[in-house]
Parts: sequence; structure tokens; C-alpha cells
Amino acid sequence: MSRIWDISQPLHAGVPVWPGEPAFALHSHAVIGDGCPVNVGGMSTPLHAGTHGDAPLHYANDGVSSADSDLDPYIGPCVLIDVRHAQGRVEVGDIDWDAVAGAERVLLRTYETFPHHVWDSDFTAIAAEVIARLGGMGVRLIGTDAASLDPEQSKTLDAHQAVKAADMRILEGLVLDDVPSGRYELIALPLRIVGADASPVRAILRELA
Ligand SMILES: N[C@@H](CC(=O)c1ccccc1NC=O)C(=O)O
Ligand SMILES: [Zn+2]
Ligand SMILES: [Zn+2]
Repeated sequence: MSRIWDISQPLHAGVPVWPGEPAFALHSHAVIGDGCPVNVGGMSTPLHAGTHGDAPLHYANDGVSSADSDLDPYIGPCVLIDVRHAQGRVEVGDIDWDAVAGAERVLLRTYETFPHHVWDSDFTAIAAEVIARLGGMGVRLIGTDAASLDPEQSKTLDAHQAVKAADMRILEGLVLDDVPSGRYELIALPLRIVGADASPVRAILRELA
């Protein structure tokens, strides 16, 4: 059997969320007891909490929602590239472009150790030029272990806009700590949430046969 890496953050009350967003919460609506045969829960979550896919609706009013997005970008061969050496922002010179050649899905590892317990305002963003070059090479999905492609304080979202121009899809908040660089099969499907600008995903990498 081929090995599977779970590259998703656990979702729980303490999962770091974008500043100002409400915490993730799991509620109990029913518990097993006299007259009740089941436990039943519900959840409340910011859509950009944990490991998630941005829908184009996040960065454009005419963009599709999670329910309406093609699924192709989120499933298939991918390459994981180590860019831990990048300073502040991933620039064109930080990427091993030979490793990218031919890939339709590219995941970038920026963290030495993923910050599971605190919000990191200084995450490593990605330059719009990098996205444009990836798009020009036929890449359809960009993934990162950072909370966003653009810096937390950005109001122009240049990298997201470059994704829009190339009609790519985005995964954010991946956990890539224990995964060697190289090629894998990616599966990270957004939920079919009508009108949603983002969705949690269960992201996995599977060793290629
Ligand atoms: N663009 C970010 C998310 C984002 O910008 C955001 C998420 C939640 C609440 C506010 C946000 N941005 C406000 O300027 C992302 O990459 O998904
Ligand atoms: Zn997001
Ligand atoms: Zn985003």
C-alpha cells in the first residue's frame, strides 16, 4: 500500500485563526443517554481557519464559490518544493524551477515547524511574480503552509490577483513539516458549500506508485 501523509491541521477550539475572526467551535446538540441513542455535534468555523481552499469568490465578486469550483485542480499529481530559505516572501530566485517543470500542482514549504498553537503574523508570503510564472508554466493549483499567499496586512492581495489572472486554485495552512520534497498525488477537496468564499479541506499526499 502506498504511504499517505496527512497534511491537514487538526480543527479544534484552539486552532489559530485570522486576527479578529471568531474561534473554531464544536458544539454538542445531543448526547447518548436515556431516550437518546446518539451523540450529535455541530460546528462553527471561519472559512479561512485551518487547512483550507480559497474559492475565487474570496478575491473577486464574479469568482465562483467553493460549491461551483472545478475539482480537477485539487486532485492529481503535485510537487512539494522546499523554500524554507526564503526571507519574508518567496521570490522567483527562491524556487527550484527545474523541479516545477511539468507539474500542474505546486506546494511550497516555508516553515521549519508549523505553528499549530499560535497565530503567526510574520508568515512567508509569495510574490505575485512567482504565481504568474507558475501560471505561465501550466500550474493549476498553488499550495502553501503559510496562512495566506499575501502578507497579513496586504490590501491589494497581489498574489491572489495573480492567481485570479491565471485561473488557478489555492490551498493555505498545509502542514508540510514531515514530508520530504518531491512528487506525490494530492487530494484536498473543498466542501460543496453554496456561496462559500473558502472551505476546509482534508488534504493528503500519497506516495506515487
Ligand atoms: N486573504 C486571506 C484571508 C483574509 O484576507 C482574511 C480572512 C479572514 C478575515 C479577514 C481577512 N482579510 C481582511 O483583510 C487568505 O489568504 O485567505
Ligand atoms: Zn484563505
Ligand atoms: Zn488566500
